[in-house]
Amino acid sequence: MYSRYIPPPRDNPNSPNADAITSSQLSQIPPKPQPTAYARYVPPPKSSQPVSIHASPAQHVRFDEDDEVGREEPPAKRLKLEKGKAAIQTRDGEKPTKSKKKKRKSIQLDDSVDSTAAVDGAMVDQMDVQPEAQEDMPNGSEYADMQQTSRSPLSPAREATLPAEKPPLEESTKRKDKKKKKKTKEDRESSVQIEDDIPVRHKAILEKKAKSMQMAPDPGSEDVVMNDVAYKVDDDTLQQKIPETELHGLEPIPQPKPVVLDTSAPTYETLPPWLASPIRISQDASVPFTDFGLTLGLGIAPEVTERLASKGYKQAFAIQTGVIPLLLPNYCKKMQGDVLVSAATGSGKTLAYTLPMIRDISQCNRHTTRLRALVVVPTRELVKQVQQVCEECAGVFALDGAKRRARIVMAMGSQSFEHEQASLIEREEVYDPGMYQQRMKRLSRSHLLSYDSDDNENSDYNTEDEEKDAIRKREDRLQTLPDHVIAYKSKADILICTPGRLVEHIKFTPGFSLDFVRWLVVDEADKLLGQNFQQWLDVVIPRLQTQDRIGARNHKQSNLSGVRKVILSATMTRDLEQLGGLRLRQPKLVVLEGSKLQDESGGGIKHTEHVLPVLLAEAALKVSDPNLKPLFLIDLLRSRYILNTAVDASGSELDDDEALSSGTDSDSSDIESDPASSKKLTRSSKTPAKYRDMPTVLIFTKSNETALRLSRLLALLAPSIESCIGTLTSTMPYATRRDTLRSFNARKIRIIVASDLVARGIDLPLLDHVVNYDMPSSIASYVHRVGRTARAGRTGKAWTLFTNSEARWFWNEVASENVIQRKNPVERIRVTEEKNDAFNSEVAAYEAALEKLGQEAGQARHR
Ligand SMILES: Nc1ncnc2c1ncn2[C@@H]1O[C@H](COP(=O)(O)OP(=O)(O)OP(=O)(O)O)[C@@H](O)[C@H]1O
Repeated sequence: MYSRYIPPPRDNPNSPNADAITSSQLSQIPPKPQPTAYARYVPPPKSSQPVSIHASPAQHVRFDEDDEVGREEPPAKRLKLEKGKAAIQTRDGEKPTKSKKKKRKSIQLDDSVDSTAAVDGAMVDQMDVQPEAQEDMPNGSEYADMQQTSRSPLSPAREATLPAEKPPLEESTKRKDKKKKKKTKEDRESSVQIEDDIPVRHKAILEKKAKSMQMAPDPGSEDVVMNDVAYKVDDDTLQQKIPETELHGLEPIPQPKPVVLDTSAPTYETLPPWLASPIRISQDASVPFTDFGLTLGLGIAPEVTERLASKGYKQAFAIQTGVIPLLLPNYCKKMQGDVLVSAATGSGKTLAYTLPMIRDISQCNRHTTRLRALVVVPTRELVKQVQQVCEECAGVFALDGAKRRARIVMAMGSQSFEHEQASLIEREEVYDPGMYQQRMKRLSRSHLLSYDSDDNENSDYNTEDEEKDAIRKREDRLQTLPDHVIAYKSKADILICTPGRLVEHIKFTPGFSLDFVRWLVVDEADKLLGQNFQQWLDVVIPRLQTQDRIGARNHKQSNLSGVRKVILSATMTRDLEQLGGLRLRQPKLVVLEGSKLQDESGGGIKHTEHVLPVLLAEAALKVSDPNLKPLFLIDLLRSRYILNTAVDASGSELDDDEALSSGTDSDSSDIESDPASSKKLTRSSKTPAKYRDMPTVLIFTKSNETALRLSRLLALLAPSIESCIGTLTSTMPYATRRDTLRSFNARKIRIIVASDLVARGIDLPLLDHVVNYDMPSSIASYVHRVGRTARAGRTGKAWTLFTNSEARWFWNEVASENVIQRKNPVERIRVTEEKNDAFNSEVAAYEAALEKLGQEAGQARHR
């Protein structure tokens, strides 16, 4: 690799131009800008023959007689030039050696004809071999001649090559005069002879010139042409000359050492190792519960396993095989850290944490109840569901009363706050005269006497101390027996709650303390961490960091002390900022692998953030006219895709109308009102036996309002199925929602129209179909919605209606296998599109139903 070449000053007599340019031809050459930084580099010759940089280029130069540049020179100069040319030509193209040069010198003395030319030639040679030619230095007169010769445009360069030493002045002046006389005489004679010799000598040159003019111009001659001097050179000469010029003093510029390329694959990982390289559990893993525990006594006892099997939990599911051993106690010195779980919907995450947690709490002193575990979930429905699983496990570990049964309490706002307080905390009066006196002193303070508890009941406190102070003030005002004070006892070992309600109890429930808590479970963590209801993390976590009571947070059968945190979701966040709020200790992430997808690039297994249940089938259908969307939905419900399983008792398939007809003549009472809803449930329970096998469908809408409207619209459009339809929104009373879910699980109602209230966590084991009537707001939302079906190893189907504007996002993101890992791709069905015309007959009925809906809404507003 070469950079551009910076030529030195033109002091090289070997330069092809050197001799030529000494002529006045150079007066024609426009002054060439002195290269200041770079000159062009010409690579070395391709010729395999080594080219000597000492070879005199002048030997090969053929001067043209007709050269106009030469003719313009003054006669004296021209004569000198001619002499020089002649002398060069006489050397016959050989490189002069030292001995030759000496010889030539002596010849010069004898042969006066060629003396001037010889001086020039010798000088050229001297310059050529300058470093070793000190002994060949010219005498005084030669030196003068050289100076004269060097007064050409190239003279500065030539002078630069001359030796610094000069002969003494007197001697040289004498010699000069002598020589001058001699030289003048010789010049006169030689000029006559040269003129005679010219035609003969130039004959060969002229012939070659004529020949060369017929040949194609050699690309190598470019440099010569570029100098604007019309040199006529033969091919061989040019081949040698050009490299000679450019090779002068040229050395490759030192280059930095080549960089050794790092061939290792780059890693763009910014996550900590525990998050970047989780513990991966295969879908196929399944073991008996008895296999857990490093040694006997630390795992799940055989009698417990038997009871679990009787409840339907025969073997541990895959995710349970990964999580339960991490949460069971062991005596190893290494501290057991917190556990994060990311596993598909319906994979059994609830049992994965409830079993080890309740096992631990069941080992506690059977006469002391302390709040030892907090389970935080986002909705009331989930609170209830987790409570049921916990109760099952508590019963299993109680071993029919042989051991202590863990006490489980819920706090979710479905009951009054006082009612919840009473279920959480037991208050009793204890004899304690010392504490009683202190209480009286506090009461006697004036500000406390004027304290009105009602005014400050719900005020917010900035610090924990302010909160405690406010609670104590309220306690002090309570009436007690003399010398008695109030003491509080926890009624719960495990509290299952929503975050908002938990914060309220921390702030306003006297005696409610987290001092003994040693388990914190956060289910549906991405939602709870993302929304941070009432800043619950900021309130709860600091209270779990304290170690005020010695040994309060010690784990049985383990060296562990402190709060064990278990964080779960089907769409677990990898956001370190969110997770940071949990103040995790030595965490481990356990991930349930999806169906194995080959990575296109490396052939390895592709890991995506979200995984769907293996037995879930997905399909999508386009709504070509969004105004008629309810008709598209009804069409889907009636289609063979959903109702093909509607088989009557005799086994014959029902036709669509029959299938959608409930056979009841219930009037459409408002589903929102709790009593009406209860009545409706009673009526819907009268669904004829022939609809027993009608599939169950959960329809998701984008909002509470849409769910209510759609539910009513479906009932108006198909009155016969009204009793089969339930509605679930967060605006409905909890009791109504609970009853609806119960009826659905009992298959008394078959269709639920719901908002995202039940999109997460709700376990509906008998659900056959999920329909996304409205597009979910996010990919995570889609995963949770469709995950209500195909749970615990069952099959299920999910349908998504998409409009033109939603198609792109749906197919590029939701249906992409790079985003959500699924076994089979999303199928596109065209039920509705095939029947576009068929809607014409239904549009009138649809418009009538909409009008009715409007009237009902108006009436509801006036009420
Ligand atoms: N070992 C087991 N054997 C049999 N059934 C089980 C087992 N573990 C869990 N199940 C059942 O699997 C179903 C789904 O469990 P669970 O609700 O815990 O799922 P999940 O992973 O929490 O789902 P989601 O992410 O939707 O909340 C439940 O009906 C549960 O009873």
